[in-house]
Amino acid sequence: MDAPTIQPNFLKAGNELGLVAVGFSGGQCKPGVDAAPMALIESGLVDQLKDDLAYNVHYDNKVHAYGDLIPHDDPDHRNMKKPKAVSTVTKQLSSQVYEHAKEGRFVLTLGGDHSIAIGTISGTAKAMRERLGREMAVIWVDAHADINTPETSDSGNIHGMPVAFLTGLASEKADAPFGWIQDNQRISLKKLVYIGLRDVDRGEKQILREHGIKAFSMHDVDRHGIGKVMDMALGWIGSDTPIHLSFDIDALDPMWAPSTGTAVRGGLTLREGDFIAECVHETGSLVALDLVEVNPSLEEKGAADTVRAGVSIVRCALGDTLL
Ligand SMILES: NC(=[NH2+])NCCC[C@H](N)C(=O)O
Ligand SMILES: [Mn+2]
Ligand SMILES: [Mn+2]
Repeated sequence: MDAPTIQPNFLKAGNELGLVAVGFSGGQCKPGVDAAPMALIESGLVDQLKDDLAYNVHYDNKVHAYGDLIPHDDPDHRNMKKPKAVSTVTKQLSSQVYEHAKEGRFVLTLGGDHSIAIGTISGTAKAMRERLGREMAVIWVDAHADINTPETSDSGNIHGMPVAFLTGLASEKADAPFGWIQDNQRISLKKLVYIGLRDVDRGEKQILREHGIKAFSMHDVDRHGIGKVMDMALGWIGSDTPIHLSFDIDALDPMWAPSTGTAVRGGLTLREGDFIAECVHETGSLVALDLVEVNPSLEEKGAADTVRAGVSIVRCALGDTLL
């Protein structure tokens, strides 16, 4: 197959890809999500990117657990669990992602729980501002909105808060854990689009409504079909904006992706998930992808299916086609 002819505008070359594997689970309480990058890679993902999709993959051949950076003493702070661990890891990840993105590479990050998006999106947002002078859009595909502030969260799990920190709805003083996030690492609430929502906390609903955030729930997918939803989602973003796709595997129905920490029934089919990724690829504006929340140690009988679903999403977002 020829090298994919994508991203004419926003990437240096269509086929340079930076891969970051993040074995981090501290944004929530269930162990096992840290094993996902290895499971995805062992199932052949990297080889497929190189051989089938003709990417030149820049990968340091390790799953980053950041063990030596993570402090042992990590008391709750503003109701957040493991604030120092998550802030330390995401800060480090942010600069890793930034380094790839500023070279004009596509950045693929394999998580890990969804708290890592604080690192990935802050890294790409900064790089796009510097390289292109543009604000980046984010498409967040998820059963959940992950837009709790520390104060609205019931769980205290930071994987339910990344969007609040990335948009500035939540912020901290410079010397507090997430005080490292600068304005040029943030995204605008106007450039955020959700797809697949079906388990949104009361405080989050209020935030979505108050700020007029664009969101397509499963109700919208049922009503319009995924084709129309994608037209509307991409129309909202416009064609002149680099896009970061953050894909939580729990957006898919547990029938297809059971091995995840906060599974919710009534989700996307495997084809709908792939279709979202295909449509975003086709824009030519996709600059980064996160795949998060695969937890092979949960619902073990379905772990291989969940990993396979994850691989499929990544392949579609990177230009694999059915024909
Ligand atoms: N990335 C996820 N799977 N997030 C689930 C979040 C669940 C819930 N809304 C919370 O804040 O705790
Ligand atoms: Mn989720
Ligand atoms: Mn999520």
